[in-house]
Amino acid sequence: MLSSDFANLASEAERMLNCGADWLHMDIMDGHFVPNLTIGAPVIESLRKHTKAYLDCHLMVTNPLDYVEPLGKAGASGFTFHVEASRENWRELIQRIKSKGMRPGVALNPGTPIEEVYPLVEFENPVEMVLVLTVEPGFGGQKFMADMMDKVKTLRKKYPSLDIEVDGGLGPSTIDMAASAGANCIVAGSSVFGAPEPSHIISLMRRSVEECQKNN
Ligand SMILES: O=C(CO)[C@H](O)[C@H](O)COP(=O)(O)O
Repeated sequence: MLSSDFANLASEAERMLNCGADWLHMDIMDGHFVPNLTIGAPVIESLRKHTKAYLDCHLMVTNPLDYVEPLGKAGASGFTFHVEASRENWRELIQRIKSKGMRPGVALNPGTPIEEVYPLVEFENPVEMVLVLTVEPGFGGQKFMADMMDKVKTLRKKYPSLDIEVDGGLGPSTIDMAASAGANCIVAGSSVFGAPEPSHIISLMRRSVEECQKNN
């Protein structure tokens, strides 16, 4: 939704769901962890009044723990925090996210080694999704970093049933790389919002993921 018209968020959300999107990906940026400032719990709460859709919240914030309670109350569905922002408290974070009825995920920046997320996936109370950033976080419309696909391949090999989300620069020219590496949750902003027929882009990307899943 980062590429949507924020002044018309509810209708933009409805438009994307009507075009075939499964989830609404909500980029929460604090202007500190990343050099951009977007939305927070009040906007999630407002949007929740207009949709029952899965709100996949990606927290690009320095103190994710501070957001658990407000986002849980606001009606967030998924809560994906950054491994770089939770080195001291990820166990508590996961527990608190689940206690508020949200699904925990962990994200990692392009420069962070994939090994850093293994303990969170293998923990007795694990995260349920890993988000591999394929751009530097902060802004939509950047170029897909194909070299991040090694991380996706490694994760898919190690955890066959894990949800692996890719985020940044996904569209018709990059989806096959992500899908064949093993990604099954695709975040796409500018390629979808910038298309004359967003539904075509969404179904093309869905087909690519389904084909790769069938062949593996
Ligand atoms: O998390 C993000 C940036 O931090 C965005 O979700 C991501 O970049 C998607 O936008 P686009 O598809 O335009 O690259």
